[in-house]
Parts: sequence; structure tokens; C-alpha cells
Amino acid sequence: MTLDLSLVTDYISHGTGLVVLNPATNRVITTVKEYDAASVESAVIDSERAFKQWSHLTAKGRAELLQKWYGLILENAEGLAQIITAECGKPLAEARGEVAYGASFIEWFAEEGKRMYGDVIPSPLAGKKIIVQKQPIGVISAITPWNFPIAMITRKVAPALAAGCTAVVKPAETTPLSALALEALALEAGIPKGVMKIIPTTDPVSVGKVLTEHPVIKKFSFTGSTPVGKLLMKQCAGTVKKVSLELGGNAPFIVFNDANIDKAVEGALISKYRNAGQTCVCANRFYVQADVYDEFISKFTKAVSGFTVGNGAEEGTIVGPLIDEAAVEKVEGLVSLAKEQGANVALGGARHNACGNFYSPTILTDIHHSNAIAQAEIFGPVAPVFKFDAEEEAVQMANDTPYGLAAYFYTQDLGRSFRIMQALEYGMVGVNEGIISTEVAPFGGVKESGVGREGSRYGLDEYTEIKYCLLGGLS
Ligand SMILES: NC(=O)c1ccc[n+]([C@@H]2O[C@H](COP(=O)([O-])OP(=O)(O)OC[C@H]3O[C@@H](n4cnc5c(N)ncnc54)[C@H](O)[C@@H]3O)[C@@H](O)[C@H]2O)c1
Ligand SMILES: O=C[C@H](O)CS(=O)(=O)O
Repeated sequence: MTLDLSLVTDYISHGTGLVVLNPATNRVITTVKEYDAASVESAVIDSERAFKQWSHLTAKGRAELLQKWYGLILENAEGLAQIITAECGKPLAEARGEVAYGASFIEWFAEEGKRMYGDVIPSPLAGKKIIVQKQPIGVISAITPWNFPIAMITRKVAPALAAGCTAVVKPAETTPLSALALEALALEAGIPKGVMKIIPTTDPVSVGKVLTEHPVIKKFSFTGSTPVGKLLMKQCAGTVKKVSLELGGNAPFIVFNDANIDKAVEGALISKYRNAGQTCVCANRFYVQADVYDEFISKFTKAVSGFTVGNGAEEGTIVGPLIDEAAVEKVEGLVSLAKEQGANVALGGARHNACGNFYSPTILTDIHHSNAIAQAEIFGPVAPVFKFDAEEEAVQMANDTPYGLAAYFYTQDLGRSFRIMQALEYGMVGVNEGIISTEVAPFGGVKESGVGREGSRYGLDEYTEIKYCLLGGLS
């Protein structure tokens, strides 16, 4: 399949720049023009200039342009999906899903922007009026990861633009093409130049300093690992920026004795192996109650053994490559340590065909919660399955992590459902469901998985400021 790069022609560098590789083949896709700290400063000033006009459009006016952008993304969905697969590695079917998911935030916030309501508060003071209004916070910056190169950008930029803000966005070094295609389509939709600017770079540290320290930037939104999120949050402190963070996860997936095991296996497959296990909400550790442990392992192993591993561009591929060699080495290290600590490899446990960035879908059993792998965000197609006896033990182990993004459990007992929903220390919980992300619900974590929420009616608040006005002298 010849990759169509016509959407990003204007961004391709015919000399030096940011080299983009295909993780399935490690071959060069293309090279794109890149930004350094100085040119990012200039982009920030352009964004400030664009803000003056964009924020003065009506919400309806902005919505019409966002809806045009949404329409163009859907019209170019297949081309965008092929770009995602080429630079990120995920199977084409998943990439198509990501385009629709990413576009859904634009559709959703085009409407939400028209409902950025304020308040008129009954005044306790005679002759005085109390008015509360929401205003766009201003120029925002964002830094995004490689695993959802379109959706992680639109989940930030859509609410920002709908609220009247402008955005300067640094995508991951490995996946700039999807981001640049988004920018090209936004310009084609009539969204003015400078309203959304993508800034690829081979120097994330210097560019990141501009995006977290520049005084013109009033809000910073980050999606990525927890260690980097902590660093960038500190960098924002000097100018007291409003910050939202979508960070790492360590999702427990609990299966109780009374669960529908076939449904639990179905949920486990999608939750664990989506994007080869490289999602922040992937089930990261499985806790299965003793009476159903053997049945779950048998059915889970049988289903995973049928997965096709390969290039995501080939129809039928279920598990594509990891993003790079470092990612494979990290997974290899975690599996090796688990085996040293007594784990049994029920399936996989090594590179696929011992080549490239491919790792075989893996299931580990006879493993204890104290093993290191229970505390690490695996970010690969590896499922450690722990056995437990009592409900309280499962909850204690599930909560025994600094992370708090997503959690999942399967039961058919209503009382247990409410007990466990209440007891789990996570921002998002799937009950008898292995995939929970949607634009209408608040996505985000607690503890060291993040601050703030994306999507839903709450997502707009991240990009607004509340202004309270007291009107006197009206008697
Ligand atoms: N909570 C969520 O919604 C969510 C979504 C996707 C990914 N993630 C998390 O992201 C991680 C995987 O993505 P990743 O490997 O791209 O994460 P990462 O933190 O290594 O990189 C994320 C982004 O930060 C940039 N970056 C890294 N160091 C920087 C620095 N010092 N200054 C400025 N920018 C810097 C990178 O270039 C990239 O654009 C996982 O931990 C995953 O859980 C979370
Ligand atoms: O990995 C990060 C994404 O947020 C996962 S999802 O597509 O939103 O479920």
C-alpha cells in the first residue's frame, strides 16, 4: 500500500528535519520541517495575535468552522487512518476507530461551546447585580503522546477552540504526520492561520520550556507519562499556568467468581491488547477469584493464541508493533524479571519471530501481586494474571498503586457492583465493560494519573476562566 502524504505535502522537509519512521519496518516514511525554541516563540506570538480575532467570533461562528473541520476529517478518514498506522503502528482497523473517536471531540465541543453558560446570582445587596461569566483563558499550549496521535490532540484542541482559545501543540517526535494532517484540514475548513499550530521538533526539552514558561501562554495541557508530567507541571509554576495532566495508568481488571466468564474474557481481550497494550487505560494486571481462575486462564489463553501479529497495514492484523526498540526492551525486561520471580509463561513471553519491534501477546500465571510487574505500567501486550480469594483482598491489591486512571471489574452481583465502584481509587471504572472511552464522558485520573478531565461537559472548563462582576449604582 502506497502511503498518501498529500495532506502533509506543505510540511515535508526536503533536507534536514524530523525523520518519521514506520515502527513495523523501521523504514523512513518522510522528514518534516521542525521548530526550535526561537521559532516556537514566534508561533506563540502568532497564536496570541490570532486569539484577538478568534475569541471575538460568536460561539456559533466558531462552531460552524469546527463542524467544517469535523466534516473534512471524516471525508479524509481513510487517508488519516493509514497515516496513523504508518507512523504509530496500530492496526488499520484501530486507526480508523481513532479517527472517528478523535473527530467526535470536535463534533461534541462545537456544540458545547455554544453552552458556555454563566450565572446571574440573586443579590443580597439592594440595587446591586451579581453576574458570573465564563471567558476563554487565552493562548493554550499542549504536548501530546504518540499512541493516539490524532485523538490526544483533538481531545484538547476541540474544547480549547470552542471556548475561544488558540492552541500551540507539540506532538510526539515519532508521530508528527497525523498532527500536521489535522492542521492542514483545519486551515482548509477556514479556521484562521495561527488558531491551531502544530510544532514538530527533535528538541522537546527546549520547545517544552517555551510551552510551559512563556508568559503569553495561560494554560498548559499534557498527555504522557507521569514522570514527564511532573516535570512539566513544575515548569508551569513560574507563570502560574492553569494545568491539566493526563498521565500514566496501571489498570486492574478484576474477575469475581460470579462473573460471566465469556464476557470477562471478551473485555480482557480488547482492554489488554488494543494498540498492542500501548494505551493508558489498558488492563495492566488481572485479578481473578480462585473458583474461576482456571476457567478464565483457559478461555483467555485460547482466545489470545488466535491473534495475528504483524504490520498494522495488513488487513487481519490484531497486534501490531510496539513503537520502538526501547519499548520492546522494556517489555522484555519486565517479563524476564517476572519469570525470575516465579511467573509461569502460559502464552508468548518473547519477541514475535524474534524480530523487529514485535512482541508476542503474552499471558503470565502463577504470579504474586508483590512481583515488580504489578507496579509497572507495562505498555505492551503482556497480561499478568493474579489469583485472589476474598473481595477485600482484590480491592486492596487493585488500589495498591500510585496510579488511578482506569479500573475494570466483572460481576453479576448488584450489591458488589456498588461496593466495588465506591471502593476503587480511580477516575474511571468499567463494570462488565473492557473499553469505556467516549467523548461524552469525563476522561481523567486521580492520584498520579493526572489532574482535570477531557471530553464531556466538564472538558470545556479546562479552557475557561470564571469572571464575577458586581454591578452597583443601579437603584
Ligand atoms: N492519561 C491519558 O489520557 C494518556 C493518554 C495517552 C498516553 N498516556 C501516557 O503516556 C505515556 C506514553 O506516551 P509517551 O511515551 O509519548 O510519553 P512521554 O511522557 O515520554 O512523552 C509524551 C510527550 O512528552 C514529550 N516530552 C517528553 N519529555 C519531555 C520534556 N522533558 N519536555 C517537554 N516535552 C517532553 C514527548 O516528546 C511527547 O510529545 C504512558 O505513560 C501513557 O500511560 C496517558
Ligand atoms: O491511551 C490513551 C487514550 O486516552 C486511550 S483511549 O483511546 O482514550 O481509550
